[in-house]
Amino acid sequence: MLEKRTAISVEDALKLATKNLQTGSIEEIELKEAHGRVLAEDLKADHDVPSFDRSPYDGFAIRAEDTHNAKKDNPSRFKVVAEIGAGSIYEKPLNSFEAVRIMTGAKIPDQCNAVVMLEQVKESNEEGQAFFDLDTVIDKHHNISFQGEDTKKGTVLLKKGTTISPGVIATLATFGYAQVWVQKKPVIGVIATGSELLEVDQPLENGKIRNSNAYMIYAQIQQAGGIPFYFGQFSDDFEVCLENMKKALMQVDFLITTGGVSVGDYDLLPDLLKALDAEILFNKVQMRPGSVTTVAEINNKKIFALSGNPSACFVGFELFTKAAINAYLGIPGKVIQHTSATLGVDFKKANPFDRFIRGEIHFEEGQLLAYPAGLDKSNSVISLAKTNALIHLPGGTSGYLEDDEVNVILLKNV
Ligand SMILES: Nc1nc2c(c(=O)[nH]1)N[C@H]1C(S)=C(S)[C@@H](COP(=O)(O)OP(=O)(O)OC[C@H]3O[C@@H](n4cnc5c(N)ncnc54)[C@H](O)[C@@H]3O)O[C@H]1N2
Ligand code: MOO
Ligand SMILES: [Mg+2]
Repeated sequence: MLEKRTAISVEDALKLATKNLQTGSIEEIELKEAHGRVLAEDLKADHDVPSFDRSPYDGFAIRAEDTHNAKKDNPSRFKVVAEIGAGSIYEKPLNSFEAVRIMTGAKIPDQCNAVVMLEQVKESNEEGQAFFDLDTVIDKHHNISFQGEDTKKGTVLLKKGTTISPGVIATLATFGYAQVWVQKKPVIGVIATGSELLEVDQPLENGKIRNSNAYMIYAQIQQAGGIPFYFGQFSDDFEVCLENMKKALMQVDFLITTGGVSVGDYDLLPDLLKALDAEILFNKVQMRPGSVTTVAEINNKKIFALSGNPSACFVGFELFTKAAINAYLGIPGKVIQHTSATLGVDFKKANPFDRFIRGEIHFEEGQLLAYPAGLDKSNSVISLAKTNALIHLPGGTSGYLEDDEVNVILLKNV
């Protein structure tokens, strides 16, 4: 007799897949290696940026009050007493109608309060002494990048849980972080099951297929910020699978299996999970594909028993494993990132369950359009190559038409 499974909503399944998940441990790494990692501490500015008033232009630092009588027909004449490039400073006194030739990024001398661009003045030289004439009035604070205008000391700039982008790296470098504390990546085991599976480098045999899921999952783990650990593919042999799952569970933070989760004679995962004494959090979800996705827990470790069907396996990972990885990494906010797009074609199938169509989204004349990426079956694999989003059509609808607004799930953290 088949055990009856209760299909739960995607929302409830998501809650269970991330239930009790604590953020993992942290490690200190080189800044150069930090791109894509997740910040493990808040970053507070310990100084102003910039930390001194500086010139945004190549020009002359002056005292604005010296220009108050400057006119087209009666320019003010300045004597150039020094020249400073970025990184140099001028600390000597400065008299009226004296100026410092200053380059972009150099600190404004203390007695100066404005900068005129090189293009604004008429330069001259008398017996080796540089002068310039200025025929316009310059206001105090003209052309000055003020200390603290970018950020003030004490401001919390980046929150723990921020994904480190090139811009975050620039900010960290600005504050002297040669090393940075980040969340450790979860180690995620991958096991493929199925007597029909050939290794990728084996020639095709009648009735058999190459194992594509293990490599797909491997890449999905990398994309989601985990470290994949491949334990291999195993035929539908209970003892072999059990031993390998036990071995894997000792070495990983999460374990993913693919195949054997449905009700067939060789679908061993339900019994394997029972033999492991794992608690089944759910084994049926109101969604297509991936309705048979099963998530279990043992000793606080989650096992994602994903479908063998490639598209179902892909979707199961992107919805549930990805959410668990985000929780482990402490990435805040919505576990699933989505936006709306315009459906590019009719999709008339009625949907008792939520559908997650492997979608291809792109902009056409400023409008985000969503198309099915190819054959939309649970067992299709090639459509995954074009997939860059999942088009989410909620259950209980009678289908969608071209130009309808639909919800699309983005497949990368932004
Ligand atoms: N009587 C029923 N049959 C099925 C049901 C059901 O409710 N009642 N559910 C269907 C649904 S929905 C799905 S999805 C699949 C789930 O299958 P399993 O998770 O049990 O996976 P397998 O039976 O092992 O394989 C299914 C399919 O996928 C291919 N496969 C398996 N592993 C890989 C791999 N690593 N790389 C590529 N392809 C793989 C396998 O050859 C099969 O074709 O069950 C339905 N059946
Ligand atoms: O779980 Mo299956 O993929 O719904 O078709
Ligand atoms: Mg099966």
